[in-house]
Amino acid sequence: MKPISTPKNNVDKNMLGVFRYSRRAMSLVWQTSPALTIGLALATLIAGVLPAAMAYVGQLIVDAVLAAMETYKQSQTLHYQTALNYVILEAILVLIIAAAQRSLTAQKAILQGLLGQKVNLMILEKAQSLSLSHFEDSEFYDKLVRARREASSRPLALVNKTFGLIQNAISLSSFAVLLWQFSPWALVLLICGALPSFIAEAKFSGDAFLMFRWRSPEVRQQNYLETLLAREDNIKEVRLYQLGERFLQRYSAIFATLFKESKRLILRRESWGFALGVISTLVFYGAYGWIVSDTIVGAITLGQMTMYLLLFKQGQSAVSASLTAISGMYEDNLYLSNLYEFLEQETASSTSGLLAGPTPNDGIRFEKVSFQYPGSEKPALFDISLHIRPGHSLAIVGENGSGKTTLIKLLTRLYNPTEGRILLDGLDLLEWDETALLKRIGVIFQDFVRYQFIVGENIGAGDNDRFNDETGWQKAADLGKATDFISELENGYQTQLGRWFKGGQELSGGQWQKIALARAFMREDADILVLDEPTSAMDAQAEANIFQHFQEHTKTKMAILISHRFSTVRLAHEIVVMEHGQIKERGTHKALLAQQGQYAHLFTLQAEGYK
Ligand SMILES: Nc1ncnc2c1ncn2[C@@H]1O[C@H](COP(=O)(O)OP(=O)(O)OP(=O)(O)O)[C@@H](O)[C@H]1O
Repeated sequence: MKPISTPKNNVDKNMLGVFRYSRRAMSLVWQTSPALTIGLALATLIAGVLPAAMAYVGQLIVDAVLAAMETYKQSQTLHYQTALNYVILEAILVLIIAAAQRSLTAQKAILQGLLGQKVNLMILEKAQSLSLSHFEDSEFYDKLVRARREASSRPLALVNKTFGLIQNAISLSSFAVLLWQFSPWALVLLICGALPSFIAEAKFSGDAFLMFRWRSPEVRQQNYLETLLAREDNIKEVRLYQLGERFLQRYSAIFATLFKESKRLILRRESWGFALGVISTLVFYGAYGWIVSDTIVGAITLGQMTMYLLLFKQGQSAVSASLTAISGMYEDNLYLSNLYEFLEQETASSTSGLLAGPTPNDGIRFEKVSFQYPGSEKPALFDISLHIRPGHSLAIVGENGSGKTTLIKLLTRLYNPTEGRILLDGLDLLEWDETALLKRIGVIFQDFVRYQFIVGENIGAGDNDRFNDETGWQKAADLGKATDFISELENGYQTQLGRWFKGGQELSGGQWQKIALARAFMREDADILVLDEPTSAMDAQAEANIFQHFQEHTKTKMAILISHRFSTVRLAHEIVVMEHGQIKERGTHKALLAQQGQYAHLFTLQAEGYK
């Protein structure tokens, strides 16, 4: 495993630029549910205005009580009513605030669910439009992981904070109107007391984000180790080689590094938070003393004192809540920049190419094709020229890493040649409409997907238009020689495969390959069929039978077979031998044997083995 790197990034430069995501988050929330967004706004408004009204009613209660006491002292008559009315009014206000708070919480929770689903869909849809090379690029993969991990909850968090900010701003303005009457300086004190905390918060949010970004590669390594230690497809080997302990140590070592950084940040954040909080407290008690002394000298009434104290206290928490919200918004924006960085990843413009080539039935032509994987130093294919006509089959042989699968990846346009071109019916693959092109190709790779679906769907996956076509499944299974074992399964085509889901049945390697073959046969309209070693788990005879059978059913089609078994390879119309990304020999089985070259040598070697 490579040492952990800490890539530099340009977040610092974009301190202000990141705020551009606020508007987009808001419109995302609006698109998710206009009704809930309006509901949130209304509840926010109510929850914002009422606290000042309550403080004001508080003053009225105290002053009414004092007035009633005075009257009682002077005339011995009781006047409860006014004070009691204010008490009832305050109780009503409390109830309204509680209702507004509850409705805020409920609406936020519902929006959170809807929004999470929407953002996840956006991410997964985007992933569909990306090229294979994106997925092989670790930096890109980090972007995907980061986008999925955090970003689905961030848009709502950002909107919540925006609403929270508005709510606090409304409360503050109403407090300000009342406090102003006491002294404009009280307002200045209120705001200045909270400022240091805000600056610290903003700085720490930036640090936390940078740490989160740096960490992606490490977190990916941890996730990978988790799959090694806890997934059925890996655990077998990990147990046998007793690698568990070693992998666990590696897992813990990564955690220790990450945790050290987190701990440092947490401690710094909290100690600064405390130190700066002291300033706010001192300011509050300073103001307290001032209000108390003004009351003693009779400048304000006892009721006003109660109100101002409440206003000051609530005002202070509203200011600090607003400032924290702003720094939180900054943090959310940074995280959202991840999401949009991912969503804005450039993809090749979706093809609106041609539906047919100028020379139908010309088949496939590779013209001086070379290819180098992105980031790789040497070409995987060099100067390949080939022609496959309809009705013909081509077998590709060659040692491991000679470029056989790469050739298929180019043919299926998973990658594009770095030099030369590939034509189908006389038209460059790049000019074909993607859907029209893919409809013509049926391919089974050596690492074909074992869908954890039912048997029938595993076959139906070969032709999306007939995904659920049961007659189609049976026909394809017949051609893939899979009918026998499927009929022995308890639920036949309805049997759940794999171990991920309850009642799933695991198949043997060869049985899975038969399913994969059936999947290729499902693609009836495809006239280019490619088998990239999908029969390696079968015995040599079974493989040869299957290929013969395959050729019989694909008479007018083009078939390409990659295999290490010469007993099968010899059945193809043409054979190419690849070495280091180049074609070394080509011809029919007979011609190649007569050449006495590499093919003849390997064929004899294998034939000896069977004697
Ligand atoms: N995604 C990739 N990125 C970079 N290099 C790759 C990638 N896939 C394959 N290669 C390299 O390209 C070369 C050709 O690989 P390819 O998979 O085409 O070989 P192959 O002939 O199909 O081998 P095998 O018989 O083992 O399946 C190898 O050197 C391999 O290391």
